[in-house]
Amino acid sequence: MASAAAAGAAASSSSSQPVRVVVRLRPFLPSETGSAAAPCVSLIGGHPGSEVTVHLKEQRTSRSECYKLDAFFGHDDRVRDIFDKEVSAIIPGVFEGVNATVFACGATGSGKTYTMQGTEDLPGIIPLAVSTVLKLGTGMLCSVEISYYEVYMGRCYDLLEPKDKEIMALDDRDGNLQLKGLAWVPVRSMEDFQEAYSKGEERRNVAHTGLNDVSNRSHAVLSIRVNNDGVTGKLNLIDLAGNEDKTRICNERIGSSLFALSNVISALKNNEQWIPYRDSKLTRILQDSLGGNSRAVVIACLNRIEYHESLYTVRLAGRSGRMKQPSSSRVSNRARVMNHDDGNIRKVLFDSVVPTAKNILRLSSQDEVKTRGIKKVILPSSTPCKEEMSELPLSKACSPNSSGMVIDDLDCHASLEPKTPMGACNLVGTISSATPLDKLNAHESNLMESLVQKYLEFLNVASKATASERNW
Ligand SMILES: Nc1ncnc2c1ncn2[C@@H]1O[C@H](COP(=O)(O)OP(=O)(O)OP(=O)(O)O)[C@@H](O)[C@H]1O
Repeated sequence: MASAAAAGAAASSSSSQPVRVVVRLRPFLPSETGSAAAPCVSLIGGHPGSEVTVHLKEQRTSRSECYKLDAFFGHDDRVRDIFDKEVSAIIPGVFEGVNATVFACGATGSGKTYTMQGTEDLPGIIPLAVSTVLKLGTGMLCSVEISYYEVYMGRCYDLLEPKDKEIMALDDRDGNLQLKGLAWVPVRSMEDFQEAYSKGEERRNVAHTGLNDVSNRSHAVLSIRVNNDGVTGKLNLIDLAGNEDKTRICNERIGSSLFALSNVISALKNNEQWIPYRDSKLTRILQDSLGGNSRAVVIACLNRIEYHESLYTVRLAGRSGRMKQPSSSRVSNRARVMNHDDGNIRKVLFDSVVPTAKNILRLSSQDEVKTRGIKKVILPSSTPCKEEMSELPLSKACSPNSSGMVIDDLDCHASLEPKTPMGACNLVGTISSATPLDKLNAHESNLMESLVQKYLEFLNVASKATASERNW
């Protein structure tokens, strides 16, 4: 225990934050170096140890947005740097029973797997974490085991010990979901780990052969479980499914689980009382490792030449990050500008992502509604949870309420925007050069905003009511 405690004392301030969201840029690949596309992501400002402001700009249209996140790792930074600054500090806690999770999220090809697995010469977060755990455990009365599984379409599959069927996820006495029958393989050395992990990887690849890009759409979870003299802690290292820009590639199920995860991360970051764990299989499985005294690090991986995908990833990962207007950017005529607060514009909605009232709110008394080709099922009056929940399409999983209200995959954009307080002041009204179109847009936006606000309030109340009903 002594070595773990010492390392814990040396932990940086990053370990004291329950959830950190950091950005990682992937360098250009040889095939991209000749590309004329300019990088769309940059860092503006930021001091060591404090928040950073990440600026995303679409060169073609000059659209730009800024997000505040916890740290920024550029294309020259190595995975080792991320590990040293963000991950190593949380490992000693695992020896004291504090669970932790590291996620890599991003679009396909943004470098998630590279970040988590690395290469033989440049190990990624997973091998670095295992080797740190093994080093810390040396000389201690502890055991280290790993499990490796993937979550695909709301189902879990063991990658270390092949089984005919999916792994059942069942509630335990504390209300945590346990994966029944999941293999845990003892690991005493890096050789043990490499042997088990590479077999798991092989199985993953074989299982996916011919299955049309499954690896991009499944979440791969490597868990390290440490039992230290009777105290058990877990470190989950997760390569999430590719979160493609939903306006371009519509994948209900992935969108649903990533959106549910994003909701949980956002709620934890904002210290909210109600954490919506039950909205997806992944968040249910991770419930004992997210929240409470657990630690989480979200690594948002970005490909700098993909503006829409980068924007989508940052929005999903960093929803609690306040948006500011960059000093250098102008307010476009196409932008709806809202909520001016002490010189900071809190929210800028652009045409392409402005949700309409029609696609945010859909109330119906029918059992099924069909919109834009996506079949929706109205939620029953008591929200299904546990395993059934993960089998639901996004329309259900996204919307834990008891009213029969539905929201579809594309509609989730509305909720990806930061919440805007009531009584938002109309900035356009204060700009003397505002055109009639600006004014009309602002009016429409205010109307929209209050609809969104009402809807969010309703969802919060309904979710809490459903939760308290469940608790009874
Ligand atoms: N930091 C990096 N340095 C060098 N090459 C990188 C880096 N990050 C990613 N790459 C390369 O970029 C390509 C895509 O990376 P990777 O496979 O990790 O993406 P991904 O986000 O996991 O994609 P998918 O969702 O399809 O699994 C790979 O060829 C990888 O080797």
